[in-house]
Amino acid sequence: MPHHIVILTGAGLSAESGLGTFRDKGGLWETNDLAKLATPEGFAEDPARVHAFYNARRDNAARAEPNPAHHALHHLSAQHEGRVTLITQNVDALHERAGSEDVIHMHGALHGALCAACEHRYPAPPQMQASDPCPNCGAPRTRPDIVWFGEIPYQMERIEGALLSADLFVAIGTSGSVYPAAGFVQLARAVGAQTLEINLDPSDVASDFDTATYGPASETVPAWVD
Ligand SMILES: CC(C)NC(=O)[C@H](Cc1c[nH]c2ccccc12)NC(=O)[C@H](CCCC/N=C(/NCCC(=O)O)S[C@H]1O[C@H](COP(=O)(O)OP(=O)(O)OC[C@H]2O[C@@H](n3cnc4c(N)ncnc43)[C@H](O)[C@@H]2O)[C@@H](O)[C@H]1O)NC(=O)OCc1ccccc1
Repeated sequence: MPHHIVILTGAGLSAESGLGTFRDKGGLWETNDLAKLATPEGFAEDPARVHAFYNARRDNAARAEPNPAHHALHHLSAQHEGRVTLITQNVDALHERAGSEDVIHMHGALHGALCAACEHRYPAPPQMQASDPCPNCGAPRTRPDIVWFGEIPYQMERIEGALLSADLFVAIGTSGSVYPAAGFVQLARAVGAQTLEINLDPSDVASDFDTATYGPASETVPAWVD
């Protein structure tokens, strides 16, 4: 049993909970303009449009339920107290709703709000408006606490520390198309960790992994954990 397992999850893990992925057929970036909705420039240009996009996703995520893959990963962490680091690119709270604690949300979370003026963070109301005053400084410049393209992901030092001490790195339900997340497998390999990809089909970085399991996460992840 590897001493330290580092797991990275992506939108594919929440697909069977009814939350769309980004790049699959009918995915979010197929039907929405990423540059207008997930960049600081898009927010500066039209904050109301961006809030409408994230308000709808916050509403969907609130009504979604964790699936067997989320529960299996919680089970794995509980079985191996302190030896599993769970990093997610997902902004939903389905890992936590399945019982997982201390999940590293490297791209932020829908249930968080951030003041662009004073950097105060607070729980996001279900429906955010561009005119909402910051509860700390009063400035009407609050945004979803989400990492957009061109912005530095959260907790990168902690993530790099975990990757450099990994014995096994597992990527689940991610296309490997966005950096720095897509480069984590290389970092783990560089320190001699075993690497496993669990996905519906081969990702953009499939060749970087030692082994792979393909199929729906709700089946493959419980099978891998057991
Ligand atoms: C488009 C891409 C080329 N661009 C980037 O990577 C950019 C620029 C860049 C940086 N370095 C580079 C190097 C080369 C090229 C470009 C770059 N990166 C950045 O801007 C990042 C910030 C990127 C974050 C953007 N925010 C997101 N999300 C939050 C928003 C929101 O949610 O609205 S990214 C978003 O897309 C990413 C990919 O999505 P996935 O989760 O993988 O989903 P996807 O739909 O793509 O794939 C789903 C997969 O699941 C599978 N699947 C589907 N159903 C199932 C199923 N049922 N079961 C199992 N698997 C399934 C499918 O087969 C598929 O493979 C995720 O990270 C996700 O969070 N910032 C940064 O680099 O800062 C500097 C830096 C770097 C290092 C250290 C310090 C500073």
